Amino acid sequence: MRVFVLTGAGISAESGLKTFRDNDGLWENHRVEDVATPEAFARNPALVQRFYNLRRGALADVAPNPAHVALARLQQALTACGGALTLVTQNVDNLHERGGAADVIHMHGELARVFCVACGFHWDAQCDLTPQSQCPACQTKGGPRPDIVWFGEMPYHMDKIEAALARADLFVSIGTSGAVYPAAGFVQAARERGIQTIELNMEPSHGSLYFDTAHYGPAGTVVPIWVA
Ligand SMILES: CC(C)NC(=O)[C@H](Cc1c[nH]c2ccccc12)NC(=O)[C@H](CCCC/N=C(/NCCC(=O)O)S[C@H]1O[C@H](COP(=O)(O)OP(=O)(O)OC[C@H]2O[C@@H](n3cnc4c(N)ncnc43)[C@H](O)[C@@H]2O)[C@@H](O)[C@H]1O)NC(=O)OCc1ccccc1
Repeated sequence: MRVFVLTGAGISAESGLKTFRDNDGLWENHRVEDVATPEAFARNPALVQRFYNLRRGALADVAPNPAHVALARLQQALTACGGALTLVTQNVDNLHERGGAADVIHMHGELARVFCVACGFHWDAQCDLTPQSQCPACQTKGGPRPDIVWFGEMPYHMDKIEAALARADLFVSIGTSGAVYPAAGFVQAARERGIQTIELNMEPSHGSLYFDTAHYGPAGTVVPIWVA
């Protein structure tokens, strides 16, 4: 059995990380275009760096929840019997890995990573970034930026994702509103391939009509039950 799992901010909500669209969500006190676009970074790098420094810092105060752990357990079980679980996340946190998952595909990047816009060098974030930060490889001041896919930018690993979607026997979407593309289009692609589609979410998502089955409720409860 080859399972394709797509996750969103909802799977990390019970760990204490804000989602995007829920009230008092991440975008509440920041307009997306003010903090998550290349134009915003060019216009006001200090604001954008501060937004991601805050979120990167918050990772130390949170832990994986039973939904992250259950997915990792299912991945190990499927791998052990010759199957596979491809875990694609829109999340930029590291809770899937800390929950025990392997080869997590971060299609929108990772808070823990940084790259230089001048030389393209990539490295693990050691400290907060400011517009004065220098690239450790080319010394360019202001070169370092969060390794995050912003709106209007091409998501990462699309070839790997499309290949896994093409081989999957089951498509499962967990904790996502289905509001952002191309991720929101994966369920349609799965349906077109005639594979079964399941939604695990607090409420019906924008793409809920594309799902054969749905279980609604908090991921920390619904996912372990579904895995069991
Ligand atoms: C707003 C939207 C309409 N705009 C887009 O989709 C745009 C434009 C676009 C492209 N194609 C289109 C087609 C139609 C319309 C628009 C477009 N897309 C892009 O710009 C993408 C790039 C988008 C990526 C942007 N970066 C992010 N994140 C990183 C930043 C950061 O994190 O700061 S997106 C970001 O927002 C999205 C948030 O969605 P969710 O994760 O679902 O979170 P949300 O809060 O919305 O929902 C939470 C859900 O959980 C549920 N929930 C809450 N608590 C729980 C709980 N406890 N348990 C279970 N469920 C729970 C809730 O009920 C809810 O349903 C995620 O993707 C997240 O990563 N890039 C691109 O298209 O490039 C060009 C391209 C494409 C292909 C080839 C060449 C070029």
